[in-house]
Amino acid sequence: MMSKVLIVMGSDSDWGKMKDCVVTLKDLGITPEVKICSAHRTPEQAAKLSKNAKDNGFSAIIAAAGLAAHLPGVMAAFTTLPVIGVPISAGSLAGQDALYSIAQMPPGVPVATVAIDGSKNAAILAGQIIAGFDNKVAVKLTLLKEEMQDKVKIKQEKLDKILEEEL
Ligand SMILES: Nc1c(C(=O)O)ncn1[C@@H]1O[C@H](COP(=O)(O)O)[C@@H](O)[C@H]1O
Repeated sequence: MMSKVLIVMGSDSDWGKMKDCVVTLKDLGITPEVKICSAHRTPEQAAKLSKNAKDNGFSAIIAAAGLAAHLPGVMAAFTTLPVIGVPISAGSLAGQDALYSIAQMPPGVPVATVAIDGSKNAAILAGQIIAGFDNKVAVKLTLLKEEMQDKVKIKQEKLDKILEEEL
């Protein structure tokens, strides 16, 4: 059976920034389940999703929100699963409000925070957590790293050519 990750986002307006997360999880062979859910607007649903996540077979939770982003912290309050927070750029502070709200958790309730709109890294980090017990995911992550190295190698070769021929 494939490992599963629960993705919650505060609003459907966050979806454009979260699509890459879903694509990356699927590329890693992880099943994503996506729910719109808010600590402010649907607090009971947020608590329920988090409390039940482990029993429902999820290995990690990715929580994305913009503005005063309390959702990741509230999800972390109700579970022992690792919670990864994605600050979304929304509103006049362009995601800095969400970044601080997500990263500055009090001792005892950590949320692993990625960059503003860094939803791809949230997926890779969830993959790295899962790779500890799911070897299929570990293999895919190794391939991902090799692909990155190959891409940089090609860029270096192009640059070397320019340096040699044009300068
Ligand atoms: N930060 C939160 C929470 C929460 O933390 O519970 N719920 C919604 N939101 C955020 O409000 C922004 C605007 O939402 P709307 O576009 O629905 O007005 C979104 O970025 C959402 O994540």
